Amino acid sequence: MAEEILKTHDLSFCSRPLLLAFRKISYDGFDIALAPYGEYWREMRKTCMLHLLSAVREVSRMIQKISQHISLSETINLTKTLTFFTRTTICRVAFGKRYEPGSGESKEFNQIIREFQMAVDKLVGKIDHLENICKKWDLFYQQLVDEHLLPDRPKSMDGDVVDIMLQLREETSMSSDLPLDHIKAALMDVYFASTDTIATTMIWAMTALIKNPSAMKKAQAELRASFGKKQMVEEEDLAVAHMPYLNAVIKEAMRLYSTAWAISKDPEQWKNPNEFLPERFLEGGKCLSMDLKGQDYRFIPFGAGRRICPGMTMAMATVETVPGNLLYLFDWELPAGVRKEDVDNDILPSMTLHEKNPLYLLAKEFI
Ligand code: HEM
Repeated sequence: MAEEILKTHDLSFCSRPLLLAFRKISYDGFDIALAPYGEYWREMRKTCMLHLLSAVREVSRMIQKISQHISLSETINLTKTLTFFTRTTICRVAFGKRYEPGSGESKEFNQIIREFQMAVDKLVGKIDHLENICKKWDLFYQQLVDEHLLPDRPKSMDGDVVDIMLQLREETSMSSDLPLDHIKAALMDVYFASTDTIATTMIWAMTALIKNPSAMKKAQAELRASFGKKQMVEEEDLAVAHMPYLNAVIKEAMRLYSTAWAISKDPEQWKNPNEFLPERFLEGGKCLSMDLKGQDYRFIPFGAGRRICPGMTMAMATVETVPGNLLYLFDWELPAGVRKEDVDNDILPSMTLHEKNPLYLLAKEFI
């Protein structure tokens, strides 16, 4: 069935219905995810994604923060840590700013994100409520654009996604003109399609590992045997080194907690589909080449066909490098009195598979 829709009849299914809420947040379908299949969609998708290749600059800050928690013997809210990491990273790459915690700017930003997620995930509120939220986002993006146009803007804005799109608008090198609203619509996708998807993938991977200590030990042994003593593992290190077990752990977490729920849990395709078994992706010491690129319809966490996720490369680099570092640098355990059976897999009803309860863990420096 997935193959019928995503391959054989892909052309008939490759535009998404523009429901009222989606029409409002996408500036009438001028973003990427809701733009009808065609030239405009193709250009926008290419432009935004070209500049989102690497996003792992924030890893060392996160490692420092974890070390601080360790020195204070504090339990770590890993859900919060990984969500903060992802949001900060995407804001830096897309908007050229970190939204420093505690700043007025960051509080306002968090507030509009919360309101937006409530409206979209829980479908609460009426049209005027939705319009009010969209107005706040519009103002937020307008300020961001204005800041990018200032002659003395911060260096961090050079080459971010807003900057690139504004340059394109100047040069009008896109085949269609690029009104500001279309830039704002694309920014909406860049932020919302990437942050929670990446954060939740990493959180679920760590949840699965803490519940399966032998798998965690295997992943740690693989990383530590390969890299010896380093301050951190870089994205490039992982690209060059052979890390089949880590790779299988991430794929298995993506299978188990995928939005393509029915497909990735189909008992006719997967033995013991509800169990976390990274070994199912291994064969002869290598990670199976099931490549997540939509060729194998049993496993499509990024979708398939023309509308397959364009952020896949950046997402995979991040979801391997960040947990890779967490496992390489630290040993993880549950807080006193919590058993692995107590860590739940409950999911909140929303567009992304958010866990219902945050994951709290204790860490010890390994190196
Ligand atoms: C682990 C992280 C991620 C997962 C699991 C994920 C998953 C998906 C899925 C399932 C789709 C729908 C594909 C389809 O309809 O066949 C999608 C679309 C999309 N994703 Fe991702 N995604 C992730 C990260 C990202 C990132 C980092 C970006 C970059 C900004 C991104 C941007 C998008 C966009 C713009 C679309 C709409 C594409 C279109 O309609 O042409 N995603 N993603």
